[in-house]
Amino acid sequence: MSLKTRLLGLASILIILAASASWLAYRELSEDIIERWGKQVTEIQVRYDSARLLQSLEREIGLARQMAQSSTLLQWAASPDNPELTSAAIRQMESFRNNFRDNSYFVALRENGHYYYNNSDNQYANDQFRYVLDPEKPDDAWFFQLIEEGRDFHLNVNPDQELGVTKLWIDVLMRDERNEILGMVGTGLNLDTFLQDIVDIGQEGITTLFVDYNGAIQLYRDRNYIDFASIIKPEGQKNTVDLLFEDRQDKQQILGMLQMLKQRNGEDGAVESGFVTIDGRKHLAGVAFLPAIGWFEITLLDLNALVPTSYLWPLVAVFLMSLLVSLIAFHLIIQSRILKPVLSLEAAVMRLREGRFDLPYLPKPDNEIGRLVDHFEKMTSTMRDTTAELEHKVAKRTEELHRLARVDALTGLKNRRGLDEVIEQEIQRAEREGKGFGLIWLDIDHFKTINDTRGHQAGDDILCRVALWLKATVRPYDHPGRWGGDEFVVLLSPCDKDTLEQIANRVRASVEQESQRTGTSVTISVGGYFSQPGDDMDTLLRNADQALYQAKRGGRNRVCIHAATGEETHPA
Ligand SMILES: Nc1nc2c(ncn2[C@@H]2O[C@H](COP(=O)(O)OP(=O)(O)OP(=O)(O)O)[C@@H](O)[C@H]2O)c(=O)[nH]1
Repeated sequence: MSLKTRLLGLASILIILAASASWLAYRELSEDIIERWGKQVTEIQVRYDSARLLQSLEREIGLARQMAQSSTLLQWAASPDNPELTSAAIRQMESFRNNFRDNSYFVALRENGHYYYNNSDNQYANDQFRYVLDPEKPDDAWFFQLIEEGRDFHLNVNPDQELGVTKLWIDVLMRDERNEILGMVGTGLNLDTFLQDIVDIGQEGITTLFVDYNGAIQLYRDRNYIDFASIIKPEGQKNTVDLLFEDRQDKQQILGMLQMLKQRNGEDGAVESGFVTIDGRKHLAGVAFLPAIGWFEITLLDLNALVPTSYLWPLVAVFLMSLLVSLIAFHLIIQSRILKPVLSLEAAVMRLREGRFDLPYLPKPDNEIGRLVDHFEKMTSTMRDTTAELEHKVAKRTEELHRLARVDALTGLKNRRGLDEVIEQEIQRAEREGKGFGLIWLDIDHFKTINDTRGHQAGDDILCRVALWLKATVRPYDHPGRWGGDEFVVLLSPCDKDTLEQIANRVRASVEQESQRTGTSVTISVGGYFSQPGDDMDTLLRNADQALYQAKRGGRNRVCIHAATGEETHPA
């Protein structure tokens, strides 16, 4: 796997891990914020709903209390059979009817169980006595129950079968000066209107309900849950608030909250809240106790409806975009600061391995890799210089060896190999151009005697001097050389037969004269040959050697030129 793939893979894993951790942290944080916010909203909503209910009921309750304390009604309740008192009482009731919001009232007397009622349509004008309450009838049990309990004030949602109405009843006990219960008065508020005004407030995600002291549901948008006539139902058969929850813990929690608030006994503004699940959706439940009416107000906030998770999608999109941008930025930085320089460096190292010192452009980021590239360039430059210097030295040494291999160590003239090469080149040139060249072969006369009489060193000295004179006598572009022992060969080019003879004679005369001047007289015998077309090396050398032989035979210290084909060698 390449470094690039690994780095990108590692970066992706790290970014995904960091993103997941951030996402979880964000979720926790946002949930915490939503919870705190929800709790505050719940408390505000609970107080608001409570205030709306109380505001709506306060006047009616006050009027009902006034009615219960009406002396006219109290007198009548004590003597219900008195026709005058009855007439006065009915007038009094009717005046209260006009004041009640629902324009209805009821009065029930303990003495005879008579139940009086009239409504907004004044349907029972002159017929306010509706029926007699029967302790044996379940529908009338509420009356006897409340009297037995001696509760001065009570709210009750109850259908009145006789009257064919379902209302939120405000019940207030009538007591005489001895605190004896004489009966009960009150009014009924149309349940549907009341539910619409107080409970069905149409706020998305907010549910309001009211439960009585025992947790029985009194006001709720779904009438099926309302615990009608709960006063007469035994414990366990009531529609209590826990019915709204499926989870056992939620049921216990909500009942626990009611219990807590009961213990605090309506402490001013006390609100309990907690999370519950309804229809699989998370809700925040807020509960407050309303001591004025002995009920609890419960507000349920659907957090998903109030703060839909779709609100979070822009955040998620921004988060994902940032991730993507981070990944691309990381890729670009890694690419330009690490991968590209490293790959270029690798390519340069491969070139160097192949012996190519011409480095391409190498990017140098301002980091460790940049410094490594810099060191590499300097190292390559040093290697290039050292190699060039070494190659130069080797070339020079090779050239020197080449030269030495073709030079006679004693005289400094060309040796036999050097002569071979120039003669071979000259043969080819002659063939190409059709022009001949001259070859002189000379040998020192009686050189053995010189060696024998004066010593080998003196012999060497003479060889050196002859070489010097030879070189001085021939032209700069001729090639004098030592063939071996006391024999020398000179290649003359360009040359013709006359020039060959002239130079051969000049060489011989020069050696004789120069040697005499040094006091050690030596002579040489010279053989000359002018090349013919088609001559090879052997022919050339053999003919020159024959001419030298002739010169030796002719008495030495002379020049003989080998004649062309068919001619004799002749002294020059
Ligand atoms: N001092 C010295 N002597 C050499 C060298 N090479 C060969 N000789 C001697 O040169 C002599 C050559 O003799 P030759 O050419 O055969 O005979 P010569 O005495 O010169 O007689 P001719 O050539 O017939 O006149 C031999 O005695 C060799 O030992 C050398 O490098 N230095």
